[in-house]
Amino acid sequence: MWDALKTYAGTIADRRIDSLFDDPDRAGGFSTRMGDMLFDYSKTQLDDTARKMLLDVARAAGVEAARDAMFAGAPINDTEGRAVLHTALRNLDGGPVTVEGEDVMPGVLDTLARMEAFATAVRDGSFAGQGGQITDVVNIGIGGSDLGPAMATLALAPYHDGPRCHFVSNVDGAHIADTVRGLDPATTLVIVASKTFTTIETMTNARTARAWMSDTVTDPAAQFAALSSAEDKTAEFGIDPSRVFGFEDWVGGRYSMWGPIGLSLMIAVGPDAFRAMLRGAQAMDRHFRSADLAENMPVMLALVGMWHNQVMDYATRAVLPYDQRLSRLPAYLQQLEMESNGKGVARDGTTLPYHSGPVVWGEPGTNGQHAFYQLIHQGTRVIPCEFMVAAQGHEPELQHHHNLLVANCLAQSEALMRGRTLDEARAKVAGKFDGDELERQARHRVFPGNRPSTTLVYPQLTPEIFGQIVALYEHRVFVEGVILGINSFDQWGVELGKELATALGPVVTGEEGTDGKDGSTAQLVDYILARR
Ligand SMILES: O=P(O)(O)OC[C@H]1O[C@](O)(CO)[C@@H](O)[C@@H]1O
Repeated sequence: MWDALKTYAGTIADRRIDSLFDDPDRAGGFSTRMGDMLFDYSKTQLDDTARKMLLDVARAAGVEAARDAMFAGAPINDTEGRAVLHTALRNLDGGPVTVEGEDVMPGVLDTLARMEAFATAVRDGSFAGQGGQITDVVNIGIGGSDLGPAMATLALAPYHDGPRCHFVSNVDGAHIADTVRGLDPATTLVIVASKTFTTIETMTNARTARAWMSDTVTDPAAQFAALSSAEDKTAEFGIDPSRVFGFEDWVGGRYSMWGPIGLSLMIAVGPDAFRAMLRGAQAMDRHFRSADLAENMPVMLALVGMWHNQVMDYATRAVLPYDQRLSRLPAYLQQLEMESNGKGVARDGTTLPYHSGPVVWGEPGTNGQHAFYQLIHQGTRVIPCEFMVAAQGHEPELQHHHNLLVANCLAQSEALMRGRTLDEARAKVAGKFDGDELERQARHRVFPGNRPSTTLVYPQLTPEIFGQIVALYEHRVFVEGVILGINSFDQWGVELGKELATALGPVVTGEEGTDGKDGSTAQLVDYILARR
């Protein structure tokens, strides 16, 4: 599938990206808009021919039919026999959505209304702790039950007018210990977020939180809520059904922040802002469903990604939000993209004949500039960069900060593309050095340039725009998965480690020996046990 594209890429390998701007329409022609958001992919090697070939690949892979099947509730997660309908969670004023002949929307809207009633009660004090109004919410969850609400709560900090929110995920006792230190158990609400309610990290942290609370309050369970699809297990844990918010198995963990898993966010920012976020995501859903593929932002984001990963063999991509409040977005996208598309087997069980998803990583700008951008600019591997920045911040009194932020963001993509020639580098050091030393010093200051990047610009990180951005990435992952021919909605690759960790449990306590373990594992266990 990629051979023709690779061959074509070879024919344009010597072309400089900046030469493409000889065409005055280059920027506009290689950008897409959705609402007021602009995705500019003109600083890449993509040209009309490559784009057309990529679009042909998308059409041949059946992206449109697959997309329609997802929205229609078909069981496209075919290793688990499940529909994939996180989009129903934000289908606020859409029509019915049916799964096996049943409209799921009444249930979705009912749960949303229950969440809103509870969030409002926590916010206005009509639901209180045993020591008074809730001051702190501790969300205990991991993976999709943590990254989404944690990332979103930070992203929407300017809208946060509810109790403080804390997120505990790691089974490392340091995480819960550091989080609850200083909190008052009598005014803390603990939300246990786990789709399965079996995840060892979450259940361990939940029990620790309950013990912490029971030292102070008489009825700790009364200050617990649960977000889960396993209502039998939440009941076993002792959480009253009135504070259990359920969801169906057609909401995948990493796609779940739009529903009950978003409760801590809703308590933080209030139901109105939460709904605004849902509306933003719904607007992106509509765009994804209706826009022509060439104008379709998630499709083009996916195709640019595949051009870099599958065609150009760039193994990683950097996500670089010039938006401090999106500092957890790279971590969120690591799960979204790598748990979804990090597969080695096609839907039919055959080995993938090409690479699956890339390594996704990143940090907010400008911080990253003072850390790893050295490698991005002058390292020997090309790393496509995905910049994002808001036209305006939320601090009008700090406009000069925002101007610097924007200037830096735009400067980085310009620098990556333009680079600096040896002659330009010589001019930089002329007068300071001469002869061989001038040449040596100049060579260190050369930037190869011709390095691709894309930039997503948006008016401001409002709840609507934030919803659009996250839904954009969700659909990008979907499109890439369809073209790769994989199931983006299971995660069998996380199972083996879990199984082995369970088996190692009694070994690391010394209750069982290391017989049968490899030499390295046995040595590590011995080392640890000897130091306890
Ligand atoms: O919500 P749960 O069931 O606790 O799962 C947490 C996370 O664990 C995973 O299953 C991976 O182990 C993720 O897919 C999921 O988001």
